This record gives sequence, structure tokens and C-alpha cells, in this order.
Amino acid sequence: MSSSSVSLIPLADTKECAERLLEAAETLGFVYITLEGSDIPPEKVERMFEISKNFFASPREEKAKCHISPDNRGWSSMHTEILDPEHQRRGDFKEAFNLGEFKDGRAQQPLPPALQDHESELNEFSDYCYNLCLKLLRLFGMALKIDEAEGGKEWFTSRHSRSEGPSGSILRLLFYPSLTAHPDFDPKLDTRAGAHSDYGSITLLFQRPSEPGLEILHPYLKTWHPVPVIPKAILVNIGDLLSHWTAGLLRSTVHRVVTPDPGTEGHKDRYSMAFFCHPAYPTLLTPVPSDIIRSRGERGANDAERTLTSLDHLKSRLSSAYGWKSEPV
Ligand SMILES: O=C(O)CCC(=O)C(=O)O
Ligand SMILES: [Fe+2]
Repeated sequence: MSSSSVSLIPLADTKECAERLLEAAETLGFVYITLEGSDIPPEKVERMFEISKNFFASPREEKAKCHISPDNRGWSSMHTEILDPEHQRRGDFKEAFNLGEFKDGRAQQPLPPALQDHESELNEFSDYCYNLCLKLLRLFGMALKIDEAEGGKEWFTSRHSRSEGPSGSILRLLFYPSLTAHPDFDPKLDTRAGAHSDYGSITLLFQRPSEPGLEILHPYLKTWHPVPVIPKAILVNIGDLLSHWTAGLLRSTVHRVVTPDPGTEGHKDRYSMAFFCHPAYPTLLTPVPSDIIRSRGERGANDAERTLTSLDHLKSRLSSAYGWKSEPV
């Protein structure tokens, strides 16, 4: 595999789509799917970007009242998160707001006024994302030919079901301010989002045309490649948990968001939104009952001595990004 471009797959509930998704997940770990077929109306995406923009423009004091806590929910201010602690001397040049799971339509965390007014829309969008992840997980289950007696194509989805308990799933609003608005920007110290791989099972990323910046580290070539924004498409990538679960067959590829050249895109803000899907906290990451995964041998979750729960997996990753040490989540 040498291609560095992320493919675009029309989303459908078919074997062909499942196989194409699996192939993309095995090679680059990133794939675009069409918004059409996702069951997410395009106007809902637009609306969320509007809500997000208004929120980030709201007074700092209001945002600060909901500062991110060890349960990974709330507002992360400029330079708070360090996605690549080994190489970054200063935190990411971005702001973010993490929304955890909703219960009976209500957020389970304090919301600042600019988001509180839109609680039901946020809940609805989070549900759209969750349902799309279930659709993708079903397609992965189909392509991996999971043993029918064990649940077949529903094997992953049943472990992501809300009836199995809460999970670390997060809807995240992101804002990377223009460099010109920030005189403290230092190209030697600052990066928009440091190199990292995502933690959960599947991530959905929503971007806006003419606000590029995402790059992926090619798994074989080990070189950075920009990912162009495709309008009316959602970028899907595999997280570390699903990679571990599938004995490394599905790739969690390292990516980052670069600071644009101040002469070109530097004057632009970038807004994006991510949905990080996680299995229910108690889920045991036992080997996937699939011959394709068994044939991978003693790797990742196939190595029975290291059976983790979804919660164990998440805790270990959060502590390194924010410097939190085994806090309860
Ligand atoms: O904003 C983006 O394009 C990517 C964000 C990201 O990779 C993350 O928050 O994990
Ligand atoms: Fe990421």
C-alpha cells in the first residue's frame, strides 16, 4: 500500500461497503464516508457549527465555569491539552468543549449559557453521531465475519449499547483560532493539535471547507500527508481501543492539526467537531470471535493475559494527555 489519499466511500448497508470500509481501516485507518446515507441531515451539521461558533465567542468567564474535569467533560482552554507530551513544550493552540453522554435528553455536566440554550439540539446531534457509529460498527462486524453464534454483525454494537452502562463517548467542539488574533503565537512552541491517535473505537470528524489543517502520518511511509476537506463527507478514523480489540488489524493512525502558514490560511479560524465513540465502560476487551482476527495471533486483545475493560483503556490514555493520574472517571 503506497497511496496516501483518504478514499471516499458511499455509505450503504451492503457487503461491498463493509468490505471497502474494512480495507480502508486496515490500510490508512482513515476513510471519508458520504454524509448521504449517514442519516445525519446536512442542515444539522451546519447548525452545530453555528452553535459551536457562538459558544467559543462567548465570555471567557462563562466558559471557565465549566472547565474540563477529570471525567473528560467541559471546556479545555488554550494550551490546556497536550496531545503529544513527548514533543510539545506548550499545550495545543486550540479550545475545545467536551460533551459527555446525555441522559433522558439532559447533559450530565454543567453547561455554559451559550450551550445550555441548545441542550436538546446538542443531544440530538450526539444521538445522530452515536447511531452512525453503530452503523459503522455493524459494517465492521459484517466484514470481519464475526461468528454468528457469538452475535455476528451485532457483536460490536451490542458492546456499545447504552443498555450496557455509561461510556466515555464524547461529542467535542473544537476551535483553532487564527494566528493573527493571537500575538502570543510562537511558531517554535505552538501547534494546533499535537501528533496523537484517538482513544476510543471510532471517531467521526466534521470539518468545514476552506478550513484545512489535518494531517496523517502515513503508517508505512512515516511521512505527514495533508487530508483535504471533502464537502458533504464525514471523516472516520479508528481509535486505539478498536485497534487493540482487533489485534491491530484495524489501524489507529497518528494525526495532527498543523498551524497554517501565516501568509496564507493563517488569518483563518478553524472549527471542527469530533465524536469519539467508546464501548460501555464495563465492556471486557476480549478477543473478537472472528477467524480473520484469530489469525492475527497473540497481539492486542488476543493476548488473553491483558484483558482490559473499556474504562481501564480510557483511563490510561486520559492521564497522559492532561497529566491526570488515575482519577476516577
Ligand atoms: O480538529 C481536527 O481536525 C482533529 C481533532 C482531533 O484529532 C482530536 O480532537 O482528536
Ligand atoms: Fe484526533
